[in-house]
Amino acid sequence: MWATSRAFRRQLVLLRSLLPSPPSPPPYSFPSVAGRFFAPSCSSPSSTPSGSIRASHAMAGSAVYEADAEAVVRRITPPLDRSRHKGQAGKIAVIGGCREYTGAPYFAAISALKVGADLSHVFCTKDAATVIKSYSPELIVHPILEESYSVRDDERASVSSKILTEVAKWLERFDCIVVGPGLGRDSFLLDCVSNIMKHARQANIPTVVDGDGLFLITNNLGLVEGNPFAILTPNVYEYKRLVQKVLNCDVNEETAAEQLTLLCQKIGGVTIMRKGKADVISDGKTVTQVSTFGSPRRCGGQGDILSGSVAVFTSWARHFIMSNEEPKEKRVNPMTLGCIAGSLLLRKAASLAFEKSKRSTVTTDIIEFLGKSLEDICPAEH
Ligand SMILES: NC(=O)C1=CN([C@@H]2O[C@H](COP(=O)(O)OP(=O)(O)OC[C@H]3O[C@@H](n4cnc5c(N)ncnc54)[C@H](OP(=O)(O)O)[C@@H]3O)[C@@H](O)[C@H]2O)[C@@H](O)CC1
Ligand SMILES: Nc1ncnc2c1ncn2[C@@H]1O[C@H](COP(=O)(O)OP(=O)(O)OP(=O)(O)O)[C@@H](O)[C@H]1O
Ligand SMILES: [Mg+2]
Repeated sequence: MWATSRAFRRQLVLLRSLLPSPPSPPPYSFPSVAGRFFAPSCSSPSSTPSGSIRASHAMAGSAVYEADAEAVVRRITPPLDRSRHKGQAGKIAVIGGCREYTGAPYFAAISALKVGADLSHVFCTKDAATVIKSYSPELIVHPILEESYSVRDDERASVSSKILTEVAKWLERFDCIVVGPGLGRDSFLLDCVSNIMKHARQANIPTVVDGDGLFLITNNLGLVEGNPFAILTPNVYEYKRLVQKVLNCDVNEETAAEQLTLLCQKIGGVTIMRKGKADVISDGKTVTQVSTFGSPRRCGGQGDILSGSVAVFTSWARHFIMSNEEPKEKRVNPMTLGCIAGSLLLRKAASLAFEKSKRSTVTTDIIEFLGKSLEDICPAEH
């Protein structure tokens, strides 16, 4: 039903007008305006091979469109213009990193830089800060978050307000923030991060919510409800928890596209990228997917690379769309474009890393190929 709605068709027409023609036509034709930029795929990406026209007929009205992700990357990636100054290619911040997890915020923040952002910050706990700094001198690390064990009960209110003041000083400078990689689940820390999210929302800062950030918002949906600048990137477990909480049912692969659309609509205005064999993206109006094969290695940390990359591409997509001065009602959702581009780049980098390192491929190997993957699609000098 949604696939034939006016809103859905308008989004596809807009995407079509935004993007250049793909280098080759899609493998099959489809009787809709989407034909040139989205190839119809399966309605249940985890159970059917990508591109199956049979599957798209099997679930009439709920086809998932394969994005022409390379065209999206080419279109939104800014040229390396010599007149630009530091910061114009993006300032990203990751809110995450605690005693247990130092890898996740590092992966997200360094990926943002390797994709092409100019500055990448990490706001984490004191315990995590020195460790993260020692991984890379490129990152700007703020050791300002606190966990319950380090704060007396009578100090909580003042510490919480001090943390917010400190982060707020920086917040409006960021083009996008990522909340959650390696954040942990300490209740005091999550309360402070809730305040940071509310502040980011008031300032209309795009916010990618991943990892423990999803744990936080699943238990406090008001933090993202009705926020068009929120991007949720759940993995299998995180998606299941979200569906159970919001839709009050279990994940149903038979109606996967409708369920994802409904989830976005119920939360209101958010964009969700459901990670898996294919990354399936919806803003409650359209459903697209990226199913380019990446790697059979499922080492932890790939979702963190993705969240950092999505943050950069989303800020680029916003700049691209705003600089094209399209009327507001005609603008394509930059969050969707950011997800499509981030997903493709991660998958390409994972594929190149696996080609080199096979079974020993780890997340840092994949990060090393982010640059080449982008270069292959969109050369720095041409
Ligand atoms: N190198 C690094 O530093 C990396 C760090 N990473 C970071 O790890 C964090 C968790 O992310 P994840 O992806 O492991 O969580 P997820 O898939 O929901 O859970 C899988 C299962 O584990 C359990 N569980 C998890 N966390 C729990 C907790 N704190 N306390 C209790 N249970 C917990 C969970 O059980 P459940 O909650 O369902 O009861 C589920 O069954 C997050 O911050 C992420 O960014 C990753 O990015 C990888 C690289
Ligand atoms: N079964 C799969 N087949 C192919 N690619 C997959 C599969 N599952 C996940 N991916 C890819 O790995 C990326 C990360 O997804 P994953 O589900 O591992 O996230 P995550 O659990 O949040 O990762 P992290 O360990 O960083 O927290 C996705 O963007 C997707 O491209
Ligand atoms: Mg994750």
